[in-house]
Amino acid sequence: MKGHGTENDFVILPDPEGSLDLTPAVVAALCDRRAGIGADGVLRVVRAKAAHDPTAEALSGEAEWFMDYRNADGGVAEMCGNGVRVFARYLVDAGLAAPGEFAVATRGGLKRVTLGPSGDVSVDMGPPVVQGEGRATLAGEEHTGLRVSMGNPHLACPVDRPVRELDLSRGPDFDTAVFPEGVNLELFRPVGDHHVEMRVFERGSGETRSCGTGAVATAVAAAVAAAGPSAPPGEWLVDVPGGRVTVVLDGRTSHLRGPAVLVADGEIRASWLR
Ligand SMILES: N[C@@H](CCC[C@H](N)C(=O)O)C(=O)O
Repeated sequence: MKGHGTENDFVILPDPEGSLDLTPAVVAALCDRRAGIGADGVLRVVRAKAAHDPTAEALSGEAEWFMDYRNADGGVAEMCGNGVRVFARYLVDAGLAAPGEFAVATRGGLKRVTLGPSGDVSVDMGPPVVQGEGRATLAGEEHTGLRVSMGNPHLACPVDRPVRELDLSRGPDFDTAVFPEGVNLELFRPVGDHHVEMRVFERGSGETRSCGTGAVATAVAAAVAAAGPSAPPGEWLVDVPGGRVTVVLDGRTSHLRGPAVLVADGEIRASWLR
């Protein structure tokens, strides 16, 4: 199955009983946009108790399903905000979960999703963790911004020109002592009241057309840039190359809302996989 959330796209692999051997090489081959299916990442849909993952095991009492998320380069990541929304849409579409509210286990902890039989999907992303200032260099330009953990690491930096003018063809340079696990870099510019535009270079996937965890990190950085560290709660619109997501910061947790679309069903040929 192929799906996307604001054009952040995923290969969805149903593996309820945890029988797939999903090596980094297989993930990278599936995500290859010329020789494979093509995607920013893979979502393996596996029962939490069958996932062979200690976090999934620990959460299996509260969530039936574990989102085993992999980046396009085959590496694992703790969380994917668009991925978990597409994952939830798949579960409901496949009759594996009922519309309404339910929990999904992820490496970044339990995430509660809310969705109807069709339409947008919302997820409680948990409290963003602000970790102070950080910097990275992209295309010869130094960017300073806020380090935010959404389970996965982010650096969200304001820029003073339209984001379409930025060069994200290559990844950022950064201090590996500050970002030992790597970093997702978001560059954003305010375009209205509680409204920003953003582009992202994702760890393990390169530039993508949207990033849910990055949108929340960006909303946090934009709120802090506008009103200081004790910025009031609010709702932010985040425009990305693939569309628009909404982020709600309520002072306790964060919510991400936006489209989650299933595009195609299909089968992977065993001969190709070999
Ligand atoms: N696109 C995702 C984030 C995916 C993980 C990221 N590349 C990482 O390595 O942390 C999102 O929507 O949040």
